[in-house]
Amino acid sequence: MTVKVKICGIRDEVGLDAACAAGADWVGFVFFSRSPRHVTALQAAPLVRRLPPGGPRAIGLFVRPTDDEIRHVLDTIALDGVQIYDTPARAAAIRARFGVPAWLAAGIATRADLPQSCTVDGLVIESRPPAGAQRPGGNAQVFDWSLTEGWQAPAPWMLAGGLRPDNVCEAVARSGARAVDVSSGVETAPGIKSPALIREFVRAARSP
Ligand SMILES: O=C(O)c1ccccc1NCC(=O)[C@H](O)[C@H](O)COP(=O)(O)O
Repeated sequence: MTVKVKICGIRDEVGLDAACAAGADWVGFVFFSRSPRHVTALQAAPLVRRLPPGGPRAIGLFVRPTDDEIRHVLDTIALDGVQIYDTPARAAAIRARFGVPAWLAAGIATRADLPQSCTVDGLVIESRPPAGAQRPGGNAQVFDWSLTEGWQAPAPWMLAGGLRPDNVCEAVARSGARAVDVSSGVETAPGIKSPALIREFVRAARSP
């Protein structure tokens, strides 16, 4: 089965078009003001409209959002799903309240951190943010990919955290992930996506 790929932190047409051309399955828009990839709903709207039919699906990322924040974004752009950094119960409530597919981000440091149940549509399994981090994701931090070996995932999941074109093949092989997510590893500077790195990442993620 072909590994699915999410390119996260899209801020402009260059990154969006590169993700589309590379055949990414999802593109992520970060609605978190302390991120170098932050976009407003009005900035994301023309990018989402630019997605071709059959192209990547649009995922909105939120960190402990209020209902008003989510409502504002959903009233402005047609998201295919949301990725939530909050408690599992809050992610499930958002899914129910807004009727939108929801993925819950889970920071992993040990096997005990791996979710054993899930009340939303999927999980993003990534490294715990490093001490002093300004954000819960997008920190270019890998974790021990062997931790997910033998894990009976309670829902579809994607692997994230510190992935790059030169390590994603090993990450897929060791973790057993069938979907991967990247932000920093396809950038030349925080928030600046590289079409070449995006192309290389998708190709490497799907290499045998
Ligand atoms: O990307 C961000 O800046 C970000 C900020 C706040 C919350 C989540 C964020 N990114 C979430 C993602 O899905 C990233 O792709 C994921 O954490 C992996 O990031 P990276 O290690 O930089 O590839």
